[in-house]
Amino acid sequence: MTTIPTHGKVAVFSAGSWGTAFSMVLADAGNEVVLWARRPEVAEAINEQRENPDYLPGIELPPTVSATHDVEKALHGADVVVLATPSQSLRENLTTWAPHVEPGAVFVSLMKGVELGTLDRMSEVIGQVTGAGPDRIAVVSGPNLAKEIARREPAASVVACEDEDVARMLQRRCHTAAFRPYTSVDVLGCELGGAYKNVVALSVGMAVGLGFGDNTTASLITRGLAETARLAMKLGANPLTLMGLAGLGDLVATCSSPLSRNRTFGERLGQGMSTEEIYASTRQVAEGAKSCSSLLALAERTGVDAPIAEHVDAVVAGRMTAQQMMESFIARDTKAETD
Ligand SMILES: NC(=O)C1=CN([C@@H]2O[C@H](COP(=O)(O)OP(=O)(O)OC[C@H]3O[C@@H](n4cnc5c(N)ncnc54)[C@H](O)[C@@H]3O)[C@@H](O)[C@H]2O)C=CC1
Ligand SMILES: O=C(CO)COP(=O)(O)O
Repeated sequence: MTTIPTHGKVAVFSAGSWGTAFSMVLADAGNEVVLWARRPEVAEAINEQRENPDYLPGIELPPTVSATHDVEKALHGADVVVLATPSQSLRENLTTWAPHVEPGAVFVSLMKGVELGTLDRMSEVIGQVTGAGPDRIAVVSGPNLAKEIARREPAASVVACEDEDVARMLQRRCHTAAFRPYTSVDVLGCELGGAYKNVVALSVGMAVGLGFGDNTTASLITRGLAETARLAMKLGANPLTLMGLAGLGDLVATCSSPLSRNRTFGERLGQGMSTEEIYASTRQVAEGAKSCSSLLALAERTGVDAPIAEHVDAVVAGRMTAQQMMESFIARDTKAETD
């Protein structure tokens, strides 16, 4: 069994919104945190100004968070390695980081996407690249908008690992006065819940951008949950995971919040901007804009109906407008709610 102590050094890759906010959680829980930044100037700013001016301006970082651009330095002595890059770049990045990871270290994925092409979940990518077994791979997922977590607003989340003892140890490593983690052994359910809610949030954003109200958004959220559960359960997830924090909880937070990058991306599509125009206007990742395609392919491969992923993918790819998407949803063949 993998054993990790209750406190220690954690390496976090990388210093975007969620990597930085989760570093604060880890530091508040008593860990020494080293945050790896892709750009040396971001590491320097964090160490000198005690804040991440690019991603979380105005938020003071705890003294036990330091930053570096040096991979070896970040990983030296770390028994937990937290991964928070955009999903589509994880494989390439981790391939260069893996040789420097301490033997036996546990990986924690904070990412909410599915790899294009392979259709692999992030835990699967981590296992393939590092050779770590399921007892060394965990995910943290829940209604955790980075800015609110960084402001230490109360929130709950799920720490999932197939080895429940490891999930419990990680739970202790990130439990603070404001952040309450629950354990789970359903890694697949948590990951699919996290990735799918981004696609649903894109559709909700489109509805908002088109000027529609709460009936439309509630309908999309509810049918989005049904679609997520249909795929996740067919692949072996526990249905209760989808009703929990990493499913319904995250779906509600992301679809309701103007802080969500995915909802905002959808809103802009609904207002008539093209995907290219939106990409040009922001540096922050909206995972659903890529994962709509991989989740649709996963649903097709699994033989599951996925109309929201299918329509969102069509709008993101420019094959359909947001207005046409809404009309098409309503015009689809009618059926029983539970089918
Ligand atoms: N922001 C949030 O509230 C939450 C985000 N997440 C998930 O966490 C993951 C990371 O998201 P954020 O930190 O929000 O994104 P972000 O856009 O704020 O930051 C992304 C980070 O990755 C780095 N990066 C970008 N492209 C890269 C590349 N090609 N190679 C290596 N590093 C690269 C950036 O420099 C930046 O440090 C995503 O999967 C997201 O869905 C999960 C929960 C909450
Ligand atoms: O995953 C999130 C909240 O749990 C953040 O959502 P966005 O990536 O859409 O901002």
